[in-house]
Amino acid sequence: EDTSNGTVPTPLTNYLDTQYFGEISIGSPAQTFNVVFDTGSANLWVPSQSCSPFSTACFTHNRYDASRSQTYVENGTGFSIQYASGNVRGFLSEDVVVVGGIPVVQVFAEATFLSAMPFIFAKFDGVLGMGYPKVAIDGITPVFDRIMSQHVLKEEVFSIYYSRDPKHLPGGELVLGGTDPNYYTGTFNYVDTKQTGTWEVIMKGVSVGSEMTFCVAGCTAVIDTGSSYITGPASSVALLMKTIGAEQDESGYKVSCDTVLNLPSVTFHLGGKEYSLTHEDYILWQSQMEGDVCTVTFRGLDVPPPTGPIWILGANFIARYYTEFDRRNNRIGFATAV
Ligand SMILES: COCCCC[C@@](O)(c1ccccc1-c1ccccc1)[C@@H]1CCCN(C(=O)[C@H]2C[C@@H](N)[C@@H](O)C2)C1
Repeated sequence: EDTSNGTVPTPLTNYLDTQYFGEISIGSPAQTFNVVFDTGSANLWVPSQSCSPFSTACFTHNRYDASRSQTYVENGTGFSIQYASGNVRGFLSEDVVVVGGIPVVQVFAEATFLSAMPFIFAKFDGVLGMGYPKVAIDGITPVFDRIMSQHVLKEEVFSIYYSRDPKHLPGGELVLGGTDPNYYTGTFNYVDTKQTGTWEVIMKGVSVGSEMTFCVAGCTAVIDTGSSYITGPASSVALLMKTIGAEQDESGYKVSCDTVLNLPSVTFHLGGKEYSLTHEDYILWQSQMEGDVCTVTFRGLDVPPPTGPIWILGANFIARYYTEFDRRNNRIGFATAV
């Protein structure tokens, strides 16, 4: 259904509470792709028809075929993007991209190489960066900026809902131009971005139980729809995990499932409000052959200066707090998700 502001909500798929993605189309006739809508980056890339069969991760996903699109415009400039883990290489092309029912002529990257790690585990095809132009590689105008310049949106904002239960449908929702009251209660509390050009805010502290323990002098937090977990400086997260009795193994932090119900809340102080996560929000409880495994969805990650040290609030935070990204006022709004 087309809402009054010219866009339709994009339903998202929730894969194991760790990967959230939705469908876009590129080209005429439409070629559809599943992409992560990622506020931590600002470029669009999808696997290319001309990707090397040796790049398994590329070969096992939907691939864009320029030769089948009547609206394809050649560019050919090289492209490469590096993530916390994993990298993508390819070349630029231009075609009509449709997001939330809105068509834009977009420069994007056709990926000819995807690193096996982690992309062989990706249930989606590509990434659509929802970050500011400032962080866009090759100075390419991001998709949302192209949409804003069409003046079809009621408000220059976009909102993200991530469900907390993979069995719950839809697994999430992206709204361009507004918010969806079906997925939050109460009012929004807003935090200004730390500087125009990134979805970063100043965080006033992180506390566990009653005592304030981390980021006591204030620190930077990025609200990142493209991250599965919450990450913080490795030393702080290590101490936080020790406080809740979590042990680290090769795949992250674990707690024994019979202690989960007594785990304390972890609270993030943003914009004068406290945003608490309970064990329901930060424990991934998986029943496996050898018994139940309870993973803590926090990771230590030391981001080098000038960007870091930084906390990354990802999907597990957004699943609890419905998030509105406001480009008009350079601020982020949080409301309690339903
Ligand atoms: C909510 O849904 C999240 C999607 C999963 C993200 C992710 O978990 C993932 C898992 C499996 C396969 C591929 C990818 C993945 C990899 C790169 C881009 C997008 C998705 C990423 C794993 C590596 C660290 N990480 C980021 O750096 C992310 C940080 C973010 N800003 C991006 O730019 C890269 C998150």
